[in-house]
Amino acid sequence: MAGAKDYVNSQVGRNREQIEFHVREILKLVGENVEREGLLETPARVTRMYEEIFAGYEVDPREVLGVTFDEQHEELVIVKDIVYYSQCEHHMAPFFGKAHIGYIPSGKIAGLSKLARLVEAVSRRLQVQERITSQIADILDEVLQAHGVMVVVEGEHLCMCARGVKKPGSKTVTSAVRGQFRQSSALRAEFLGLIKQ
Ligand SMILES: Nc1nc2c(ncn2[C@@H]2O[C@H](COP(=O)(O)OP(=O)(O)OP(=O)(O)O)[C@@H](O)[C@H]2O)c(=O)[nH]1
Ligand SMILES: [Zn+2]
Repeated sequence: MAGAKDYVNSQVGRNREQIEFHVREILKLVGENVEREGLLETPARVTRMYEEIFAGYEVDPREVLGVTFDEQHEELVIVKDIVYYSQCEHHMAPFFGKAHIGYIPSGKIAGLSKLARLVEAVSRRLQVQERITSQIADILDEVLQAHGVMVVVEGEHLCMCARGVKKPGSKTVTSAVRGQFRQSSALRAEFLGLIKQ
C-alpha cells in the first residue's frame, strides 16, 4: 500500500489530503459506499494518479529545452510517433495519441529526448489538443530560433467516445506551422510524407 512517501514535492503531493477528501466526497455524492473494501484506497490512488497525469504543471516547458547544441545542420529534423496522454479541460477525460515534430535548425539543435520531454510537459495537464500543438510549435520556434517548425498531433478523445456524441475511433488531427513551413507547401509535404512512412 502506498503512502505519503510516494509523492514528490508537487502541487498535488502538497495538497494530497484535501484532494483525497474531495474525491471521497464525490464518491459519496454519486451514491457509493466509501467504506466498502474496494473503495477504501481509491481517494489515495486517484490522488497519486493526479500527480502523474498533472505532472506537467511542475515543469516549465521552455526549460525542458535548456540544453541545446551548436550544429550547422540546417536541414529538416523530425521526431515522430511521440505518444502522449492528456486530459481534456472540458470534461477532465483523457485524450491521447501521437505527436510528430519537425524543425529546421538555424545553428542550434535540441537533444532528441528533449522534444519528447516538451510533449510531456505540455500534455500532462488540462488541455485542448489545439493548444498542445501550438504550444509545442511556439516554444520550439522561440527557444531554438529555428528556420521553421511543423507539429502534427493526432488524438482520440474519450469525451467523444465514452460519453456525449459517442463516436469511438474518431481521430482529431491538428497542425501548427511556423517560419519556412508557412511559406513552402513542398516543405510541408516533405514533413507529412516522412511522418507517414
Ligand atoms: N476544440 C476542442 N474541443 C474539445 C477538445 N476536447 C474536448 N473538446 C470539446 O469540447 C466541447 C465542450 O462542449 P460543451 O457543449 O460545453 O460540453 P458538452 O455538453 O459536454 O458537449 P458534448 O461533448 O457535445 O456532449 C465538446 O464539443 C468536446 O468535444 C479539444 O481538445 N479541442
Ligand atoms: Zn472533453
